[in-house]
Amino acid sequence: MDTLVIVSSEKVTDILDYTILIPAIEKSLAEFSKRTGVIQPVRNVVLIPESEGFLGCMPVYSREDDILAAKIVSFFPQNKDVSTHHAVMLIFCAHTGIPKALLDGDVITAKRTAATSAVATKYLVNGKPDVLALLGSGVQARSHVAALSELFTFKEIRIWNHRFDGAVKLAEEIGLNCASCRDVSEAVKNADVIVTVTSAKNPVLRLDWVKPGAHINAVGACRPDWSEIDADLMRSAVVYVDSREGALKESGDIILSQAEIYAEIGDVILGTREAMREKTTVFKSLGMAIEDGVAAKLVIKKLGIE
Ligand SMILES: NC(=O)C1=CN([C@@H]2O[C@H](COP(=O)(O)OP(=O)(O)OC[C@H]3O[C@@H](n4cnc5c(N)ncnc54)[C@H](O)[C@@H]3O)[C@@H](O)[C@H]2O)C=CC1
Ligand SMILES: O=C([O-])C1=[NH+]CCC1
Repeated sequence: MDTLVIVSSEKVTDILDYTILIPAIEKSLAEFSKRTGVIQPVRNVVLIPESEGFLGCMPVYSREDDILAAKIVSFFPQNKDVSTHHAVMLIFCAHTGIPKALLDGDVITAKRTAATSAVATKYLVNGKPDVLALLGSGVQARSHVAALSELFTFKEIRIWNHRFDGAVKLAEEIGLNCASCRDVSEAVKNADVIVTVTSAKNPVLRLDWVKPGAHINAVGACRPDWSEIDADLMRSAVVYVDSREGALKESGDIILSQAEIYAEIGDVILGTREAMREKTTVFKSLGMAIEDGVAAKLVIKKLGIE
């Protein structure tokens, strides 16, 4: 085996700037929905009953981008003093199958997920958004503020968390235009963009609280029996997903509510499905290996690993 280069989280953080990541993710979402050059089976998951967590294996091949990669990600929702998600990424030569690099996957997961939501918001938000509401105050809440702020200037950011101190801490980190809220209804009132990034298994966001025409990035609840968004809201919104196949297998928000999937976000980018900006829209994100592969490829290219 050639020397396998190991790339630390610090290096990944330095290189993966949203200015390069967001356009790369946008292109990859479109490429995925063409159904011609990307081979990506739905995540294979081993459940760990004791921790209510899982280990997920996410391989991908992209002819267009010359990517052969796999992420392995663990999710231990009960972790308290360490992160709930941990991941490693392996990149192989797409022509010989030789492993080239092993990258820390934590930062990749945080940033590519937020970049994907930023792309979905760019296509689905109704006009210029002033108010952003975040439900959850963990890793993804932080990366979503950063990625969305790359594309939009929010006059107000509101944070709710099921443990109020988490919301207060994040609001202090963000600063001036940011407030912590004790109730979800207060946080999302008149919000133009809502991001749900919790480990909740039952809905935290309800139809009555959401402004008609708002855009929601529903990022948590990645198990078929978990949901973050109430069924009435799912059924009354226009629902977009990253992968139709993934959503039908993994998303409790979709499976339990029996909401209709209108399109993949890649279809909207390709122009084959409409962006219904004036309606209430939900982008249901489960996370795709192609997003990880594209992010990892940006890192190894910059490091000169070919
Ligand atoms: N769609 C995608 O591509 C990805 C989705 N995720 C999902 O996004 C969500 C957030 O991930 P991270 O920020 O990394 O996790 P985290 O552990 O850093 O943050 C989780 C947040 O949820 C809150 N929370 C925990 N239990 C809760 C409950 N029962 N009700 C309401 N809130 C609760 C915590 O206080 C914390 O603010 C998770 O569901 C995770 O699986 C994570 C990575 C990628
Ligand atoms: O795509 C991803 O890496 C994940 N989605 C849900 C948990 C981790």
